[in-house]
Amino acid sequence: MAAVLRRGAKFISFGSSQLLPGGCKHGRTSTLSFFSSSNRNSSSSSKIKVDLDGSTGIAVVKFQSPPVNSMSLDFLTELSISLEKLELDKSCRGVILTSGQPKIFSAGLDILDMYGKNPEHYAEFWKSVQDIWLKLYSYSKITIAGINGSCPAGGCLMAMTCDYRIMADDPRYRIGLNETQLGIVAPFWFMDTIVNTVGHRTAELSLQFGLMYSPSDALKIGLVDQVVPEEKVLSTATETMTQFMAIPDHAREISKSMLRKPTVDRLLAFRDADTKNFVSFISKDSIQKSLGMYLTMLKQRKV
Ligand SMILES: CC/C=C\CCC/C=C/C(=O)SCCNC(=O)CCNC(=O)[C@H](O)C(C)(C)COP(=O)(O)OP(=O)(O)OC[C@H]1O[C@@H](n2cnc3c(N)ncnc32)[C@H](O)[C@@H]1OP(=O)(O)O
Repeated sequence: MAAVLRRGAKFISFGSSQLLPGGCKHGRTSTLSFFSSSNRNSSSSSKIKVDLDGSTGIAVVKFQSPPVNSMSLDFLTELSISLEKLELDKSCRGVILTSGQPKIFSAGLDILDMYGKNPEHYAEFWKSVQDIWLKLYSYSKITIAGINGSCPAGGCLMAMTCDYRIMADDPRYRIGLNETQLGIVAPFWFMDTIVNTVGHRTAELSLQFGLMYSPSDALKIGLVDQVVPEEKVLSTATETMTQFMAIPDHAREISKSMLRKPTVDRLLAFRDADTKNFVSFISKDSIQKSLGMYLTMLKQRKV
């Protein structure tokens, strides 16, 4: 598989296809609150920063894992803990996921966790990927993705688990499930998630070609719900959150759960088989070779 790069346009290609044009170089308080009792509460682990405004009930969860917020085992573990705490916190009604890194929402799964490791590591990593998807796809609180940068593969999956997606209008940013372009296959629950988001036909084309969409194209197919100037991503997310919050929580929550439960149940039913499948697939020499080449290409594409 030949890796080709056109640095100027930031196109990365594998074989003859475009992979990903990136855009850069890189209120109420509760006794259950895990934050302090003041109205604005912050907590920060090394890769995830949480700001909960007790007066609005809105938490901003910011990814701060330089350079590209790749979803490593550590990142996923810290995110999972933060989400779990917020879900238990009665003063929180909604969560905005966004990035603290310039021009990148998340580069997707950390390829270093899928390359050159042993089967036990792959299994542990994959369970943590499943865990974050299960948690977010069945999250009882309102979730909004403030997509302020490129968002390939696992990054796109994470955004799609949210109830609403707002993307910055920078034409250099891209979003999509590009797995086939890396020579890998998105698992069935990635596929279910995109089908539920954009519909079957669009998902077929999107997945087979590994398409990465500009913000305006993503809006056209319904992969994102709104495109706004970058500086307005967070304020628009907050306004949208207020609209969601006007709906009684229990009715909204039950509706969300009824719509998503069959998809969640499918992964739960096949979780072990899915893990075994991932471990066996990723351990193959041919796949390791492809990932190794892809990593080398990413590293070489420095100015
Ligand atoms: C049976 C099922 C089997 C398998 C299913 C697996 C499903 C997989 C899902 C995934 O999410 S795979 C990951 C897909 N992600 C990508 O393809 C994105 C690759 N990255 C890029 O295109 C770009 O890095 C960018 C996100 C557009 C950012 O560009 P920028 O120019 O800003 O940064 P740069 O390319 O210089 O990267 C900086 C630094 O980060 C490293 N990097 C980038 N992405 C990843 C990643 N996903 N994992 C690990 N590391 C990553 C890159 O190598 C550079 O490292 P360096 O500084 O050491 O050189």
